[in-house]
Amino acid sequence: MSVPLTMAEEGEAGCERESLAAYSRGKLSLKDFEWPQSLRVSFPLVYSDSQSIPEIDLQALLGQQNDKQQQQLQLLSEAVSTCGFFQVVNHPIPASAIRCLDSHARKFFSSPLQRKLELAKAFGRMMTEFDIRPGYTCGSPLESPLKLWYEALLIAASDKDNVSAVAKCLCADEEEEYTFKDALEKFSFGFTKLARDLCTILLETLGLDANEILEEYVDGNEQGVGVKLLHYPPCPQPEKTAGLPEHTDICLLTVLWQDEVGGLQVCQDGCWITVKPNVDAMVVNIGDIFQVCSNDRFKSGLHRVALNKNESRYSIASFYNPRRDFKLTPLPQLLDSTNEAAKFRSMIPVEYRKLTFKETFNGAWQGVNVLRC
Ligand SMILES: O=C(O)CCC(=O)C(=O)O
Ligand SMILES: [Fe+2]
Repeated sequence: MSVPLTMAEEGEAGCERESLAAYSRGKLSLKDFEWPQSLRVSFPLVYSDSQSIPEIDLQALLGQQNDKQQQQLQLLSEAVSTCGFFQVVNHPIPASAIRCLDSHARKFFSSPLQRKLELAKAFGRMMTEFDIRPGYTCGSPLESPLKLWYEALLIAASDKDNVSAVAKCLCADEEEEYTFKDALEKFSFGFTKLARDLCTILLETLGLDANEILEEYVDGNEQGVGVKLLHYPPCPQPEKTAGLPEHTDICLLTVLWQDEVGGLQVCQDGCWITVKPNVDAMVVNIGDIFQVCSNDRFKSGLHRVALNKNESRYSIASFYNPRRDFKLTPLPQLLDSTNEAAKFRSMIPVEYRKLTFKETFNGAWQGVNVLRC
């Protein structure tokens, strides 16, 4: 789940169960990881250019008003009002920062479980308005019938104590720690710029004063930047299970980098399509908060992660969120300017998360539908 605002963030409970760890110790069998037929992925995964998420050139989108800019805006508007997913090229996250985080993730996830569990204990402050704890997790939330075949490390990138603890655990010496922290900072900076620029454009398409809204609800959310490193180990029976079940992310926007292995699937017009990996692009999706704020104009992207038999898959996800004092509700500025009735009832984010998170892990994702009037 997303800092977790996606599903993977249910770290605390996950670590008690340690699904994958329990499997490697022989306490769980492959049978325990089998999912109901309705949630399984069909193989082989097919990449099709005609059936894919659109690619947006950020520089063209932010550039001068001309045909190319209009074309990008058109692509973006269509993507956010249908499947809620698109890829961005020419983005501001430096490739060197991604490479550095990716190589440290690979090293960390291949280290002994005991070492990884050092980062499982709660440390650092809670993050975001959902009170997510940063740390290592390798399991499903308690009581969840679905066992998840993945592990993750969530870093609270703006919390110095958290970043230091992670750097100490992941790096061999002070010089390496410095390089790692620098990459994390550059990644977070580029991510925040990308997410804020996209939110600005999207709010403007609704005819709203984007700066006013972002200043009122989002800017200064320094606790909100979470960087989640994910690892999906090879799975002997990928057709009977998956890494993450279908879900939407509880955030404004998710920005994701996936390695060349692939496995992210997006629901488009009721069909699952596999996102073709492009290490130079960031995959972006609308989250539940944006769907509610936009009074259903933007669609939170439904997605899941397929596994494979032979290779580990790595990804890095970041979730863009409003500040802690935010209340989940259609934007009053939008309702006023359009005279529309609210399509969703309001809720405190932490309550919303409690309500939807458990259902998702039960294999019964409902997302924003729980709030529909
Ligand atoms: O690893 C991925 O591709 C997706 C991760 C994800 O959906 C999440 O953390 O919410
Ligand atoms: Fe997700």
